[in-house]
Amino acid sequence: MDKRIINANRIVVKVGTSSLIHPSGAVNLKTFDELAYTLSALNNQGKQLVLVSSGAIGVGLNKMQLKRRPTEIGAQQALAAIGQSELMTLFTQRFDHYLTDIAQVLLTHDIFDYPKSNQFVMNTFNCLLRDNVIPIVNENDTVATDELDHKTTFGDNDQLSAIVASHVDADLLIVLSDVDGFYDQNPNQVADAKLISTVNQVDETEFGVAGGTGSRFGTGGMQTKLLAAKRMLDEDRVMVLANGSDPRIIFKILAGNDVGTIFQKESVAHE
Ligand SMILES: Nc1ncnc2c1ncn2[C@@H]1O[C@H](COP(=O)(O)OP(=O)(O)O)[C@@H](O)[C@H]1O
Ligand SMILES: N[C@@H](CCC(=O)OP(=O)(O)O)C(=O)O
Repeated sequence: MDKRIINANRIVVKVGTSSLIHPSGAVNLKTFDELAYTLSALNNQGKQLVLVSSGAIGVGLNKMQLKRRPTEIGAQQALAAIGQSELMTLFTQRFDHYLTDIAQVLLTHDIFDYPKSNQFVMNTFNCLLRDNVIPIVNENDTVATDELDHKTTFGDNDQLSAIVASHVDADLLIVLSDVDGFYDQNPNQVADAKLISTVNQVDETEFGVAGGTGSRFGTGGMQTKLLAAKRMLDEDRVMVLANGSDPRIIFKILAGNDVGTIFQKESVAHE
């Protein structure tokens, strides 16, 4: 199998709840640590990184010793508020260990639509990236109610990560989840589902085989990951969807190894 050609200096990495929280509800410390190690190592190599991290509600559930996400929006928002600070504490501890500075950036999906807000957010990203600080982005869940209930087509961190990747002009979006990539059928439902290595376009065929979330704590499932991929393809950018159980897989992705699913236009692949 040929190596993929990936020239990426500015990279957005999105990590889902399913990679950060064990099925039992406990925090997956291994993922936190390996993610901090990998991003710190790349930062030291001179790459510019933005991490979009879910997990506020998952961590909040764990902190409050709840097994299930409450149905009431206000209760979910309260859990997100509890979990977000805990989430950042976990990241701060692990990134400190690798001598890397991080910052919390909470956004709403429409923030880039307002010229002034867009300017402020971009100033923040530019200063942080210039100073080798890794921004850790999440949706501002106490404000963005639509996201939690999935009442709108937008409003999840998969698409937020694609929007961030567009605005910071990232060369590559890496989405880490609890599956090895995009399959021709939902691998959690169909035993012989096949992993697709390369996707050049995302249309009805792909959406037709993209199902919902596989874990109790995740939200978007494959539909929102495909919407993110579609946005990247429309802008001639590249997205890789891969398994986040060991975030050091990012090194393999950047080395051009055939891991996960790469979403890349054929014309871009041959540039
Ligand atoms: N065609 C498909 N290929 C891969 N995964 C799929 C597909 N259709 C549905 N899924 C589901 O999407 C899940 C990943 O989404 P999600 O649970 O929201 O994860 P995350 O928390 O990482 O965002 C997988 O566990 C799987 O069950
Ligand atoms: N903003 C929410 C999660 C939203 C979300 O998209 O979750 P996921 O499907 O796990 O990426 C949180 O931090 O819990």
